[in-house]
Amino acid sequence: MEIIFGRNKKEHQEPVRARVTGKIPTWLQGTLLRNGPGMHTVGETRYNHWFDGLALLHSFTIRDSEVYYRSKYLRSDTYNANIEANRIVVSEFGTMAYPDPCKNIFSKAFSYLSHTIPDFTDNCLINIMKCGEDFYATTETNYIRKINPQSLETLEKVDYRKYVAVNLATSHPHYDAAGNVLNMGTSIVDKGKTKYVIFKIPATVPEDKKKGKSCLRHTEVFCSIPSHSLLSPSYYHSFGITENYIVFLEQPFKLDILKMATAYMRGVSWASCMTFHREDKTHIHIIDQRTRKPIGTKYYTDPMVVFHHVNAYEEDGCILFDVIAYKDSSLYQLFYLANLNQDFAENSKLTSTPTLKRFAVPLHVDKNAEVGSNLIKLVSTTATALKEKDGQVHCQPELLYEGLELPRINYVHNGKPYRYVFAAEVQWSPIPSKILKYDVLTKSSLTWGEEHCWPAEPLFVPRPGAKDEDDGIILSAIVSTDPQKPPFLLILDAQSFTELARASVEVDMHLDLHGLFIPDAQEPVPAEELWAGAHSGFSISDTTVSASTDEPQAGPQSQLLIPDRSGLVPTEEP
Ligand SMILES: CC1=C(/C=C/C(C)=C/C=C/C(C)=C/C=O)C(C)(C)CCC1
Ligand SMILES: [Fe+2]
Repeated sequence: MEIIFGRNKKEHQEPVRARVTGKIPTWLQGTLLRNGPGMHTVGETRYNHWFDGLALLHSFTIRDSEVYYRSKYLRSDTYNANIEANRIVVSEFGTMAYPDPCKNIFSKAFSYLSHTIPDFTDNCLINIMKCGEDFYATTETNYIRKINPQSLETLEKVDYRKYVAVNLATSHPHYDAAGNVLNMGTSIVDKGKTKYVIFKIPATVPEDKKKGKSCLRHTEVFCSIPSHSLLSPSYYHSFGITENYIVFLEQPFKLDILKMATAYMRGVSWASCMTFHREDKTHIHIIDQRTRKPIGTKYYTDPMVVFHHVNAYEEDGCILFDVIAYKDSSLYQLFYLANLNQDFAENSKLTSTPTLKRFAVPLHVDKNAEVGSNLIKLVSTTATALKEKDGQVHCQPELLYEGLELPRINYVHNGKPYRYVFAAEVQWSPIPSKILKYDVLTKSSLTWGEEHCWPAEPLFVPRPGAKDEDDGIILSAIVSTDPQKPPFLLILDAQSFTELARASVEVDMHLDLHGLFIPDAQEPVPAEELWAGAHSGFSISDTTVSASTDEPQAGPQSQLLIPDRSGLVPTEEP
């Protein structure tokens, strides 16, 4: 396990041509771009938690049945400061860092005070977000980093707070059909209030405002929900959306703001300021997108911890939403690097299994319905919603599948009725060993697995013109613990879940977290022409990545506008 988690990974900035076996569908042209932690020690110092690792971006470019791999560390301010100091100097989720070890007592005290309201890290290691034609590496703080999706170069540092009052924001935004982004963040004790803010980043900028073209400048607050508590807002990692509603779970896994304010002084990490309150409820907030207001009814369910929403949709006056739920917050505990060692099998037994659960929420509560009656009349689910005497509604889920994480769906079905969940199967530990296709209708499943292979989140790419929900392929980057077996990009037929092809690369690949697929433009440039450097060929290349007026322009950004010769000649061939 040390090979997978503990060891720092080398970056491969120049494209490495993969050895392809099997047949890649000819329609599959584009770039799989992913993010995750790749460096866990700097000099003599080491991070405590896997989620602390420095962000390593990697990509697989699929062009005319060939695959090219690259990887590059995100040159965040955090990365640069650490490398320069040759030790960890910026705090992360599970590691509190002290930049000035030789300061005297007075300057130390000053430093403590200035850390009461900390400046969070820009080590954006969790996901990639698309805003208009721009791509950003994301984490859960107020910072995101613009990146060049082709060269993986790091561009501007963006502070969400410049556009919307949030101190934290999720790494799992939603996109509508036009590409507009809907995301959520938490505004902590701002003007005496703590609230959850839902905001929208438009995909396009009005013609007359094109001068400073960054979409983020046009971010607008969609709606905000007051937190139940001023000093202990809920932690959340994602949220759900249907055609007309937004689903937000205010769960009893909370951030303690007072603990956070004193964490630096007490020498403890941010993670230690998060507590699961097993005596509290999970509040279910349903926001009507048309009125931009939460529905008045108070819905709740039993205490639980959810990181990933799978999907949500409307059916006969109800909202159905599917999540991966835990009984407690033990998942975060397991990812301490000290647990991911030789005794991993013993240490990593899940005390709470990630379970796919379906909740049903009645949009209208019949005033005449009897107290204690089930308000859900759907035949499609056994989930219930019981009316209580004070008018609250207690929702109890239907258990669909035990032992899965990192869920993905065919995103065309996001917010709509759907059948298939693609996920990593996690039967006995939080580390996936198989990938899974689960059919929520028939409740049957298919899996893919191979000895010594550790798959990443499986990503679904629809076949152009597809009608069936599962007509497409699954992409997953697989790392292996067998030194004889190089890592590879696995390409499965999403219908049968059988292997179509694999592209092996002799590189040091990390286990990643999340990412996206950037399809090439409709009529891709022929490969010979492309690799000869005539065109950049990426869909983003013909849509200028703008020079915005208020953001510093990093040099490499303009490279997108000219053919990127540097990236076109593969350096190694296994
Ligand atoms: C740095 C930092 C944070 C980072 C959280 C991270 C990095 C969470 C990663 C979660 C993942 C990867 C979950 C997977 O299911 C907080 C706690 C938001 C707030 C304080 C500062
Ligand atoms: Fe996630």
